[in-house]
Amino acid sequence: MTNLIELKGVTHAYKTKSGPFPVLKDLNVSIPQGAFCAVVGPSGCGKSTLTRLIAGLMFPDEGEVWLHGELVRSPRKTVGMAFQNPVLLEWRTIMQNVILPLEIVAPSMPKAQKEARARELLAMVGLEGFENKRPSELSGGMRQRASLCRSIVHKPDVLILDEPFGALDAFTREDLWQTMHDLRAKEPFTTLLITHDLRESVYLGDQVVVLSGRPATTQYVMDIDLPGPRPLEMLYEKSSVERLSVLRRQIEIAQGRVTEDAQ
Ligand SMILES: Nc1ncnc2c1ncn2[C@@H]1O[C@H](COP(=O)(O)OP(=O)(O)OP(=O)(O)O)[C@@H](O)[C@H]1O
Repeated sequence: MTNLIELKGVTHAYKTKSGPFPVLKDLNVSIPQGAFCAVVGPSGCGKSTLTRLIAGLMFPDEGEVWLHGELVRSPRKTVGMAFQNPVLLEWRTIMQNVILPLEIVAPSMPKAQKEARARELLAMVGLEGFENKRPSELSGGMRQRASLCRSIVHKPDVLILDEPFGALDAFTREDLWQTMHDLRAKEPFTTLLITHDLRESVYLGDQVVVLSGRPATTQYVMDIDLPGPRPLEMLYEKSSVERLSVLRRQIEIAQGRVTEDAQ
């Protein structure tokens, strides 16, 4: 399988008043076309920085970021993004919010076609009938569903999710995990998910990358070779519990709480 996203030896430091602030160090990540990669790591290790480099919003000091076989040198229109805060525009309806990326990426597409595409996605995530509501009329989980629709409406090659489920209650979060599996079954995007939730990474990921503490490098990669959509019950099966235990230990190593050889 070809890699859609490839980071090779990426090193980056922010320029601050007190000098360079190293965040990423010789980071290597390969994500195959169509795969779902979950990235976990200690708080502040550089996960969001990684997403900005892939989206072409900034560029590494050293190393290379490749997308679709092209070196990333400018912001990429073929990337969709969703964040913990859904940032929907209150002066637009849900429909108008969802079609926003199409207005930028495909301005000549007829309005009816843009709306048909948005309507199709809103129906897939259970928001049929809410097209003309304002964001404040929806619950937090519904807003995040609308935000997911907006992030994929223009059929991006890459979907970057920076903790989109982090602020939701446990039941709504699990609902959205299942929605993600449903969307993936219908829309063939490659996903990079940043999360602090190891269960989420195991439930959704084909691959889980554990980053070390800052400056972050690739500490551990776990492949999860299970077909989707996955039932939530799989999280309680022995194989998942074992995976979670391995990841938990890797995070503790990344945080410097235990060493690699400690029992
Ligand atoms: N523009 C910036 N200028 C200087 N330092 C920055 C900038 N953006 C982020 N940082 C610092 O870089 C480090 C990595 O930030 P980043 O947001 O990538 O981490 P993260 O792993 O996503 O964090 P969290 O898990 O807490 O969301 C942090 O220490 C942060 O304070």
